[in-house]
Amino acid sequence: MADASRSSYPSLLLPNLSQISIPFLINSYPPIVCKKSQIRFSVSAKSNDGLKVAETTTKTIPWGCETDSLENASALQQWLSESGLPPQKMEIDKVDVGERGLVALKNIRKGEKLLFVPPPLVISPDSEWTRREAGEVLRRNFVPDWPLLATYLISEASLMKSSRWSNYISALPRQPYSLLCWTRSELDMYLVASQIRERAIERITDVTGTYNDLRLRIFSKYPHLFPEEVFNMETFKWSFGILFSRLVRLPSMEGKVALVPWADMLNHSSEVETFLDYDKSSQGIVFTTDRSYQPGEQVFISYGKKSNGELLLSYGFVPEEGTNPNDSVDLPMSLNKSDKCYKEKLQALRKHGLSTAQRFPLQITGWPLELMAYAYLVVSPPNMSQHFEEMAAAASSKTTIKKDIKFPEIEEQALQFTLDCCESSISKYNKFLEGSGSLDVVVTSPKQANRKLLLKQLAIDLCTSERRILFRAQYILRRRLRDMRTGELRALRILDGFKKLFK
Ligand SMILES: C[S@@+](CC[C@H](N)C(=O)[O-])C[C@H]1O[C@@H](n2cnc3c(N)ncnc32)[C@H](O)[C@@H]1O
Repeated sequence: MADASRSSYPSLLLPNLSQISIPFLINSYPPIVCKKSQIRFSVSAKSNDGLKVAETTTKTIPWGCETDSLENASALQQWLSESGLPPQKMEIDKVDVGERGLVALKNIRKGEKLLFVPPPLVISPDSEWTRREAGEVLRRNFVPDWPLLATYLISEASLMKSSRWSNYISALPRQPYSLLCWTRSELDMYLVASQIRERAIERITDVTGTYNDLRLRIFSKYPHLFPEEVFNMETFKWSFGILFSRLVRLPSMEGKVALVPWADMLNHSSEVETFLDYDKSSQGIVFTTDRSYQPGEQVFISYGKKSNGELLLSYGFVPEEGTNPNDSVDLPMSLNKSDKCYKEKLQALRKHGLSTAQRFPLQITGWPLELMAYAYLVVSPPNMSQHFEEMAAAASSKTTIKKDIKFPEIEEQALQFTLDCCESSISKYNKFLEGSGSLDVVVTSPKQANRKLLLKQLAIDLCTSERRILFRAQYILRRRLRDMRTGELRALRILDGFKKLFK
């Protein structure tokens, strides 16, 4: 599965976003009054090292609503049923997990199909544009699905009541909490210890690049269709934030991407595996429950097997500690610049699409074979140069060659190197978590204070769960090294004993 944050698309020929696979699909929400509200906020924050970061951001997103209210839910539900959504066994309500969600109205059995959202109620790259000409310009320029949908959403949102999606758009979150919507200083301050910070920065760079490319190649040539007051960086961040947190890929429609109103009110649980898809027999978007629900219980789907960091990156939440079996933490590793064979090793890595610095995902249950292959390469001495190529190939996730390589003569060094990397990461997490109490921010409104508190809590939850995995890896590595060393010691003692005997 391609990952959006790893794709780079510096130009409009950037089909990358369109290739992102989104394992679950959710999307939009309740309807109603497109009231023009504006959010403006200015932030003045202190960074982790105590330096005052002066940042003043003015953001104006005139669409959507607060997700902690149900202000537009009944209008959305009414519009959907008038537009062809069949009667449902669920309704939108306030929930403990996810603020708003779909809650069972009746007993729901395991194995039951739910939703049946008809295709005309789905937003896809083929949807008709209210401003037809704008859609034609984008299609003529072969704009890929993701930027096309992001532009579509802004175009329809700006039309307010004149868009057929007005009820849906006014029920979308005004401010998605994905990392795309964190400022650079928020990322630097709260996610300094986590590798997710890098992925968030890559994603923001990708989205910014996409917007700039669209502006240069298309929007600036058709200012009457794409005025900058409407199609700007802020509105693109909003629409990409909506796509990252709600767009789904429908496997039975050849992977078509879509926003599925109503279905996108379903929240994620790591305890279920069911996901949205098109059902040919009922000709609607459905999911099949993999557990039963009582009336009043929140119904969940799975957004895919994602780590807590990935859930924060795209969806803006972190599951409770220890509840996500797919959780992982990226461990950064890099070649030593003073290595005598630095050039040869780098060459071998480059040949297999790797670089001097790599990230490998650790899970509570262990780490990938690629990590060990990379560690072997880093610690191997010059007399093992004939194996550099084999090690680099095994370290790449793109090759299919045998990954389970073993070099007993340098295994101890490779494990020690991995342990050092873990411990260096742990110390960063310790520093952040121990200092997080003093991460004070200067805020100018209660709303802003709430936002800061929320982001800080999310960062603390993420770092605690990532550090837990690192602690586990540290324990396993220390034990292996101890066993190895005591084994070696025993062998040395036996050898010594023999020597004495022969003397
Ligand atoms: C597809 S929407 C689901 C509907 C959303 N709750 C709403 O009110 O619009 C995805 C968003 O729901 C929230 N969400 C989903 N699952 C969650 C969970 N397990 N815990 C906390 N928030 C969750 C996150 O804000 C995420 O970005």
